[in-house]
Amino acid sequence: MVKEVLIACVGKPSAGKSSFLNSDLIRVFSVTDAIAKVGNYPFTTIKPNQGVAYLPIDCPCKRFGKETQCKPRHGSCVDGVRHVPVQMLDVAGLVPGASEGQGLGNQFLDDLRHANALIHVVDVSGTTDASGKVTQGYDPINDIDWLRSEIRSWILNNLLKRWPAIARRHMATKSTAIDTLQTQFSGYGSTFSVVAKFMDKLAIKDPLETWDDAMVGRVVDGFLDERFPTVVALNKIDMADADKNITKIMRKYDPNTLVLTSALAEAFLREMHKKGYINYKEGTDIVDTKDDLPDSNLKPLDDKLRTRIEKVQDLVLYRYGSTGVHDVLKRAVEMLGVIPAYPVKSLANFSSGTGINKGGAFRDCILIWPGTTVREFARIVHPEIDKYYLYAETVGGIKLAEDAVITEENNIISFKTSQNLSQTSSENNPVTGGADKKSASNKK
Ligand SMILES: Nc1nc2c(ncn2[C@@H]2O[C@H](COP(=O)(O)OP(=O)(O)OP(=O)(O)O)[C@@H](O)[C@H]2O)c(=O)[nH]1
Repeated sequence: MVKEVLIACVGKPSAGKSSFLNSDLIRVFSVTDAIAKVGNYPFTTIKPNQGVAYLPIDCPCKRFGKETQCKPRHGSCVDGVRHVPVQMLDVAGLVPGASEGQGLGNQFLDDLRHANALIHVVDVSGTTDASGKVTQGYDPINDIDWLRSEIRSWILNNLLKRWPAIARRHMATKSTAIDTLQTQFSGYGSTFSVVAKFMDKLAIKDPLETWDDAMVGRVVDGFLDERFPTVVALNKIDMADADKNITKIMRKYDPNTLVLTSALAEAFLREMHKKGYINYKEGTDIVDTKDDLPDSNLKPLDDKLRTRIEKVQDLVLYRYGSTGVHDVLKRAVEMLGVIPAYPVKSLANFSSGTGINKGGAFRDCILIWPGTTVREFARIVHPEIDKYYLYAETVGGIKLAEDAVITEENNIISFKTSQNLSQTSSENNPVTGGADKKSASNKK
């Protein structure tokens, strides 16, 4: 199955989801905005509630001293930090009882089916209740557990309703448990390998036709872990009470799934940077003002602005190292194990041929799923490369076997073909050129 990376952002009302998605850093635009403001993403099938976020990664141009020649076709690259477009889905309608149709209920859950990973924005300050109303002392652990339990109830209820028939059919067709479960889970965006992986971990010995409701529940839990990796953005860390809630949450959940954020601080710092009051380096605690750099072109701060900036530094930057917004998308992509791969025509200068932009280095960066082989990547890059495939090489002229798995060590690849594909003016060919709208698609 060919599948692009799609991350869904969810959160109860007032958790800070809009602030988060609209922070300039994540740069999620509506499709119209994206075309107007950026026009710089490869996706062709964006729907109204989809946007584009830009994943910050270390670009190989820095390693090879090609920063000035680096010319990404999509996204951007500044001083070796590349921003690669990733599709984001803004999933609205998370309210208690979504699995029973409350709020946008089914629509909400239906949207999630398309996502590969979830970002769950949680108000960690405890100042909004389950439905987003202002309160004091609310326990944000409820929200973390609640998203999972809504998705679980939705899938489990659907499954249990039909379980006797599923078990009968399973026996009649003499299917394996993996086959039967994949038939049931395919509607939730599952694949055979997802089912095989979680069943392997669960190591259930009993035959499927003997499973009781509790066992089916265990299977749904195993499926959820594999199918919906979730990063929890603990937002509003700048507020009082956030600290004690963070400590509690850190003790209960895997810290690798948690990122501490202040979407408000990020939005403020970005705005001050844009207006010329500060130099702010995204993802860090570095903020320079006119007081720090008297000879710079920065605008002088009045007392009010100076106090606000100092507050953000004290409450967020010096305490936590950054606003955290930068890390959330990164963490979600890391959980998926997706890696960037760079098809180039020349391994000498990393260009994609000649002509406008093609002479620039590392023009294309395609996010690929773990386990993708060299030959599969050739197919992803362009069917013509697959058709006329001779061999593939990576840096240093090292030949790569067709079935070699692509890793961070061999992800700069030049394909040699029996036909000169620069003659075939295919628009979609990242190696031969064309200002196309090719999606960074690959298999899963
Ligand atoms: N102190 C603080 N306030 C924040 C932060 N992020 C968002 N807020 C505030 O929280 C309120 C709700 O933020 P939104 O971004 O509108 O929340 P939402 O989840 O999109 O809410 P809905 O649109 O109702 O779904 C706003 O007043 C924001 O300014 C943060 O990190 N710190």
